[in-house]
Amino acid sequence: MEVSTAMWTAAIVGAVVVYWFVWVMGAAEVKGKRAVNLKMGSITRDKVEDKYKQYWSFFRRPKEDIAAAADDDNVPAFVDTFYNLVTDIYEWGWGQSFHFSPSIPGLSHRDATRIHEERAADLIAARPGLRVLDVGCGVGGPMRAIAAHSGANVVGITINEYQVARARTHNRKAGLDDRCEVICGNFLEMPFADASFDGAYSIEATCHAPRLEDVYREVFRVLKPGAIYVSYEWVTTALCRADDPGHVQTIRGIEAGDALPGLRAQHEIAEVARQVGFEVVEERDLALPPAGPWWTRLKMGRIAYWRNHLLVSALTALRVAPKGVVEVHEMLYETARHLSDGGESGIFTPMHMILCRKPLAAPPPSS
Ligand SMILES: C=C(CC[C@@H](C)[C@H]1CC[C@H]2C3=CC[C@H]4[C@H](C)[C@@H](O)CC[C@]4(C)[C@H]3CC[C@]12C)C(C)C
Ligand SMILES: C[S@@+](CC[C@H](N)C(=O)[O-])C[C@H]1O[C@@H](n2cnc3c(N)ncnc32)[C@H](O)[C@@H]1O
Repeated sequence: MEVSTAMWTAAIVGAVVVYWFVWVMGAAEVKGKRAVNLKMGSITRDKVEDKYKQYWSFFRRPKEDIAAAADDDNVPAFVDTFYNLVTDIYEWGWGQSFHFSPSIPGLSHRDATRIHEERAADLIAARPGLRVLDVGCGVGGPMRAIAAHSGANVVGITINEYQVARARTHNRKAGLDDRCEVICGNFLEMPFADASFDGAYSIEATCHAPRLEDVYREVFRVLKPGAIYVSYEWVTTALCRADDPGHVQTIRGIEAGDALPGLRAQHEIAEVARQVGFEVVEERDLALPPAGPWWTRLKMGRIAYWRNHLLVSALTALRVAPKGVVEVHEMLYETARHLSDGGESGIFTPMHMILCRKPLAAPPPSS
């Protein structure tokens, strides 16, 4: 073979490999966000590294320190920073629904995710003509599934402006923008009138609230009497022991890498719901058998993580992705390890389901 032919062949093979690596393998899930489009939400490129450092020094502290430093009020701002940092990586590596679901033999992750979301819609009896609230809606994966499945109108609220833009774009593309609305705001002080919703749900979002009662009280306020609320809560289970250093490390790892001011214990949830005035209709950990393990998806394999790590490193070196993305990606990798340890050991569940009703004649909530 002539030298020039060999060089051309090498160049073409190289181009195909790069294309395959970035465009095909780079899309770890089928979701329309590619590695070459990784931004960091509304943070400007030059600030990503600093914002990551600020985030990490805030949430790395034990929850007692966050509360003792009276930093609780800053939590929503740091949660907003967190979602600026991770939203694109989540979409790229996970899809448009930022939550877990029980695995179902023979079904894809996408289908298992949809079924978990539709279950929430069925539990609150969402149907055409009703106005339903999505508390902490992310980029709207659940909102679109629920609107399509139930025919209801869904209003989502998220603290993160970048997610609002992403969610609106996805809603338009899915042809659901006439029934799915997205508002930027704090779910601890929602910009909605009293008794203005026929139902509400939250999927793996209220764990970001420093005090669960603050968000439940707001949901209670905006629901009509008789309306139903379902929440999938992140909690520690009865198996979690404060005197086991391994457990403590896993839970701290989950909190720090997921912008959580402090995980609550499973047994605390219903008490909080009752305290703000709800009747608790049902409570169940959806992760318990016969449900298939939710954490197996996280164990998608070291090869996939390494491929993603190489990709973000290469894109940062080429200045396609902003500096700081590699650190954020590493943090998520570590977080995934803690989450799957928590799932496998049974000390943590991300799907403790609580189903509540606002009584028809609401007694005044205790403060
Ligand atoms: C409910 C919350 C988010 C839950 C999950 C959607 C995310 C928790 C950890 C995330 C991930 C970890 C590892 C990433 C991996 C290193 C990367 O290559 C591709 C994306 C990940 C798989 C990423 C995807 C989303 C998570 C599973 C919290 C925040 C309350
Ligand atoms: C893990 S994501 C889940 C998103 C969505 N429920 C889903 O399953 O795809 C958590 C969501 O809660 C939102 N959130 C956290 N704290 C919030 C707050 N104080 N006010 C409004 N939204 C908040 C985040 O912005 C994010 O959209």
